[in-house]
Amino acid sequence: MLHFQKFEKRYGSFPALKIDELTIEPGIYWIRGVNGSGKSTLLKSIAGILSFKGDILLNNSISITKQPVAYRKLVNFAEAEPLFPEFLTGREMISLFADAKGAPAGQEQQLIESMYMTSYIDGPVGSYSSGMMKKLSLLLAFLGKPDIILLDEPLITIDTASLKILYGWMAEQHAQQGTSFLLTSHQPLDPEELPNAKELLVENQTLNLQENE
Ligand SMILES: Nc1ncnc2c1ncn2[C@@H]1O[C@H](COP(=O)(O)OP(=O)(O)OP(=O)(O)O)[C@@H](O)[C@H]1O
Repeated sequence: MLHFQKFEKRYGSFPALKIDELTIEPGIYWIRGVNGSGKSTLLKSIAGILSFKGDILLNNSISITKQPVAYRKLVNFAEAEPLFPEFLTGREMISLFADAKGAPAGQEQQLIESMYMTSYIDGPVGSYSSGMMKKLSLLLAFLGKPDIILLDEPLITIDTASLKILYGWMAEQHAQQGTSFLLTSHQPLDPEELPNAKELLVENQTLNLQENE
Protein backbone atom coordinates (compact mmCIF):
# COMPACT_ATOMS: atom_id res chain seq x y z
CA MET A 1 0.00 0.00 0.00
CA LEU A 2 2.61 2.56 1.10
CA HIS A 3 6.31 2.28 0.40
CA PHE A 4 8.90 4.61 1.91
CA GLN A 5 12.15 5.12 0.01
CA LYS A 6 14.98 6.90 1.79
CA PHE A 7 12.46 9.11 3.56
CA GLU A 8 13.87 11.85 5.77
CA LYS A 9 12.10 14.80 7.38
CA ARG A 10 14.11 17.55 9.08
CA TYR A 11 12.93 20.74 10.71
CA GLY A 12 15.97 22.94 10.06
CA SER A 13 18.87 20.88 11.38
CA PHE A 14 16.61 18.71 13.61
CA PRO A 15 16.18 15.17 12.17
CA ALA A 16 12.53 14.51 13.08
CA LEU A 17 11.92 11.26 11.19
CA LYS A 18 13.95 8.89 9.00
CA ILE A 19 12.60 5.76 7.27
CA ASP A 20 15.13 4.14 4.95
CA GLU A 21 12.97 1.45 3.37
CA LEU A 22 9.58 0.26 4.65
CA THR A 23 6.40 -1.16 3.14
CA ILE A 24 3.07 -0.90 4.94
CA GLU A 25 0.54 -3.42 3.62
CA PRO A 26 -3.19 -2.55 3.36
CA GLY A 27 -4.98 -2.57 6.71
CA ILE A 28 -5.95 -0.52 9.71
CA TYR A 29 -3.04 0.81 11.74
CA TRP A 30 -2.78 2.41 15.14
CA ILE A 31 0.30 4.64 15.26
CA ARG A 32 1.72 4.85 18.76
CA GLY A 33 4.51 6.98 20.17
CA VAL A 34 5.23 9.39 23.02
CA ASN A 35 4.67 13.15 22.71
CA GLY A 36 7.05 14.63 20.17
CA SER A 37 8.08 11.26 18.69
CA GLY A 38 6.99 12.24 15.18
CA LYS A 39 3.46 10.86 14.66
CA SER A 40 1.96 14.06 13.24
CA THR A 41 5.10 14.61 11.18
CA LEU A 42 4.60 11.14 9.71
CA LEU A 43 0.93 11.69 8.84
CA LYS A 44 1.50 15.18 7.41
CA SER A 45 4.34 13.83 5.27
CA ILE A 46 2.19 10.98 3.94
CA ALA A 47 -0.62 13.47 3.31
CA GLY A 48 1.70 15.61 1.19
CA ILE A 49 1.48 18.64 3.48
CA LEU A 50 5.15 18.62 4.53
CA SER A 51 8.14 18.55 2.21
CA PHE A 52 10.79 15.89 2.84
CA LYS A 53 13.70 14.08 1.25
CA GLY A 54 13.16 10.73 -0.50
CA ASP A 55 9.85 9.38 -1.78
CA ILE A 56 6.61 7.68 -0.75
CA LEU A 57 4.87 5.37 -3.25
CA LEU A 58 1.19 4.46 -3.16
CA ASN A 59 0.30 0.97 -4.39
CA ASN A 60 3.84 0.60 -5.76
CA SER A 61 3.07 2.97 -8.60
CA ILE A 62 1.96 6.48 -7.64
CA SER A 63 4.75 8.67 -6.29
CA ILE A 64 3.96 11.58 -3.99
CA THR A 65 6.83 13.55 -5.52
CA LYS A 66 6.30 12.67 -9.19
CA GLN A 67 2.48 12.38 -9.37
CA PRO A 68 1.29 14.62 -6.51
CA VAL A 69 -2.19 15.28 -7.94
CA ALA A 70 -3.06 11.63 -8.56
CA TYR A 71 -1.54 10.70 -5.18
CA ARG A 72 -3.47 13.32 -3.20
CA LYS A 73 -6.77 12.29 -4.73
CA LEU A 74 -6.31 8.88 -3.11
CA VAL A 75 -4.93 9.95 0.27
CA ASN A 76 -7.25 11.84 2.64
CA PHE A 77 -6.23 13.45 5.91
CA ALA A 78 -7.96 14.82 9.02
CA GLU A 79 -5.74 16.98 11.22
CA ALA A 80 -5.61 16.64 15.00
CA GLU A 81 -6.73 20.24 15.54
CA PRO A 82 -8.49 21.36 12.37
CA LEU A 83 -8.71 25.02 11.40
CA PHE A 84 -11.02 26.14 8.60
CA PRO A 85 -12.03 29.57 7.24
CA GLU A 86 -14.56 30.83 9.79
CA PHE A 87 -16.88 32.48 7.25
CA LEU A 88 -17.57 29.28 5.26
CA THR A 89 -20.40 26.98 6.28
CA GLY A 90 -19.80 23.31 6.94
CA ARG A 91 -21.76 22.45 3.81
CA GLU A 92 -19.60 24.78 1.70
CA MET A 93 -16.44 23.11 3.05
CA ILE A 94 -17.91 19.71 2.26
CA SER A 95 -18.82 20.78 -1.31
CA LEU A 96 -15.29 22.06 -1.91
CA PHE A 97 -13.73 18.82 -0.72
CA ALA A 98 -16.32 16.65 -2.50
CA ASP A 99 -15.44 18.34 -5.83
CA ALA A 100 -11.70 18.01 -5.25
CA LYS A 101 -11.96 14.37 -4.24
CA GLY A 102 -14.53 13.33 -6.86
CA ALA A 103 -17.11 12.22 -4.29
CA PRO A 104 -19.94 10.03 -5.62
CA ALA A 105 -23.43 11.59 -5.76
CA GLY A 106 -25.25 11.47 -2.43
CA GLN A 107 -22.13 10.73 -0.35
CA GLU A 108 -22.03 14.18 1.29
CA GLN A 109 -25.64 14.07 2.47
CA GLN A 110 -25.39 10.50 3.66
CA LEU A 111 -22.35 11.32 5.83
CA ILE A 112 -23.94 14.53 7.21
CA GLU A 113 -27.05 12.62 8.27
CA SER A 114 -25.13 9.63 9.57
CA MET A 115 -23.07 11.87 11.93
CA TYR A 116 -26.19 13.88 12.96
CA MET A 117 -24.76 17.18 11.66
CA THR A 118 -27.86 18.43 9.81
CA SER A 119 -28.88 21.04 12.40
CA TYR A 120 -25.65 23.06 12.13
CA ILE A 121 -24.11 22.15 8.77
CA ASP A 122 -25.45 25.35 7.12
CA GLY A 123 -24.01 27.60 9.85
CA PRO A 124 -20.58 29.27 9.59
CA VAL A 125 -17.68 27.17 10.79
CA GLY A 126 -16.65 30.02 13.12
CA SER A 127 -19.73 29.25 15.24
CA TYR A 128 -18.84 25.54 15.68
CA SER A 129 -17.72 23.99 18.97
CA SER A 130 -14.45 22.02 18.92
CA GLY A 131 -16.36 18.72 18.69
CA MET A 132 -18.50 19.99 15.79
CA MET A 133 -15.33 21.13 14.03
CA LYS A 134 -13.69 17.77 14.63
CA LYS A 135 -16.65 15.90 13.17
CA LEU A 136 -16.58 18.14 10.10
CA SER A 137 -12.88 17.41 9.58
CA LEU A 138 -13.48 13.66 9.98
CA LEU A 139 -16.34 13.78 7.48
CA LEU A 140 -14.11 15.60 4.96
CA ALA A 141 -11.55 12.80 5.25
CA PHE A 142 -14.15 10.23 4.16
CA LEU A 143 -15.18 12.04 0.95
CA GLY A 144 -14.37 10.49 -2.42
CA LYS A 145 -12.93 7.03 -2.86
CA PRO A 146 -9.61 7.23 -1.01
CA ASP A 147 -7.18 4.32 -0.83
CA ILE A 148 -5.90 5.63 2.49
CA ILE A 149 -7.44 7.76 5.21
CA LEU A 150 -5.05 9.38 7.71
CA LEU A 151 -6.61 10.44 11.00
CA ASP A 152 -4.53 12.40 13.51
CA GLU A 153 -5.98 11.97 17.02
CA PRO A 154 -9.54 11.23 15.80
CA LEU A 155 -10.67 10.00 19.22
CA ILE A 156 -10.22 13.34 21.02
CA THR A 157 -12.96 15.96 21.37
CA ILE A 158 -15.86 13.94 19.95
CA ASP A 159 -18.53 12.43 22.20
CA THR A 160 -19.06 8.71 22.76
CA ALA A 161 -21.99 8.41 20.34
CA SER A 162 -20.04 10.13 17.54
CA LEU A 163 -17.02 7.94 18.24
CA LYS A 164 -19.20 4.87 17.72
CA ILE A 165 -20.35 6.30 14.37
CA LEU A 166 -16.74 6.99 13.37
CA TYR A 167 -15.75 3.39 14.16
CA GLY A 168 -18.71 2.26 12.05
CA TRP A 169 -17.60 4.42 9.09
CA MET A 170 -14.08 2.98 9.34
CA ALA A 171 -15.16 -0.65 9.52
CA GLU A 172 -17.61 -0.22 6.62
CA GLN A 173 -15.19 1.72 4.41
CA HIS A 174 -12.46 -0.86 5.05
CA ALA A 175 -14.75 -3.82 4.37
CA GLN A 176 -16.52 -2.40 1.30
CA GLN A 177 -13.86 -0.25 -0.41
CA GLY A 178 -10.69 -1.82 0.99
CA THR A 179 -9.63 1.58 2.33
CA SER A 180 -6.64 1.51 4.66
CA PHE A 181 -6.44 3.65 7.79
CA LEU A 182 -3.48 5.09 9.64
CA LEU A 183 -4.48 6.78 12.84
CA THR A 184 -2.64 8.23 15.79
CA SER A 185 -4.02 8.02 19.27
CA HIS A 186 -2.69 8.19 22.80
CA GLN A 187 -5.57 5.90 23.79
CA PRO A 188 -5.79 2.29 22.56
CA LEU A 189 -8.32 1.67 19.81
CA ASP A 190 -11.41 -0.28 20.81
CA PRO A 191 -10.52 -3.92 19.92
CA GLU A 192 -14.21 -4.80 19.64
CA GLU A 193 -14.79 -2.08 17.04
CA LEU A 194 -11.57 -2.64 15.07
CA PRO A 195 -10.43 -6.19 15.86
CA ASN A 196 -7.85 -6.37 13.06
CA ALA A 197 -5.99 -3.13 13.77
CA LYS A 198 -2.21 -3.49 13.71
CA GLU A 199 0.30 -1.30 15.51
CA LEU A 200 3.01 0.99 14.19
CA LEU A 201 5.47 2.45 16.66
CA VAL A 202 7.23 5.77 16.17
CA GLU A 203 10.35 5.98 18.35
CA ASN A 204 13.98 6.99 18.03
CA GLN A 205 13.05 9.15 15.02
CA THR A 206 11.87 6.19 12.94
CA LEU A 207 8.83 3.99 12.28
CA ASN A 208 8.53 0.29 13.09
CA LEU A 209 5.79 -2.23 12.41
CA GLN A 210 4.87 -3.97 15.69
CA GLU A 211 4.03 -7.66 15.72
CA ASN A 212 0.68 -8.12 17.48
CA GLU A 213 0.80 -10.52 20.42
N1 LIG B 1 7.20 23.03 12.60
C1 LIG B 1 8.15 22.50 13.37
N2 LIG B 1 9.35 23.11 13.52
C2 LIG B 1 10.31 22.57 14.28
N3 LIG B 1 10.19 21.39 14.93
C3 LIG B 1 9.03 20.74 14.81
C4 LIG B 1 7.94 21.26 14.04
N4 LIG B 1 6.90 20.39 14.10
C5 LIG B 1 7.32 19.39 14.89
N5 LIG B 1 8.59 19.60 15.31
C6 LIG B 1 9.38 18.69 16.18
O1 LIG B 1 9.36 17.40 15.57
C7 LIG B 1 9.21 16.39 16.57
C8 LIG B 1 7.99 15.55 16.23
O2 LIG B 1 6.81 16.35 16.38
P1 LIG B 1 5.36 15.76 16.07
O3 LIG B 1 4.40 16.87 16.18
O4 LIG B 1 5.42 15.01 14.79
O5 LIG B 1 5.20 14.73 17.27
P2 LIG B 1 3.93 13.87 17.74
O6 LIG B 1 4.43 12.47 17.94
O7 LIG B 1 2.81 14.09 16.81
O8 LIG B 1 3.66 14.54 19.16
P3 LIG B 1 2.31 14.62 20.07
O9 LIG B 1 2.02 13.24 20.57
O10 LIG B 1 2.75 15.52 21.19
O11 LIG B 1 1.22 15.21 19.25
C9 LIG B 1 9.15 17.11 17.91
O12 LIG B 1 10.43 17.08 18.49
C10 LIG B 1 8.76 18.53 17.56
O13 LIG B 1 9.32 19.46 18.46
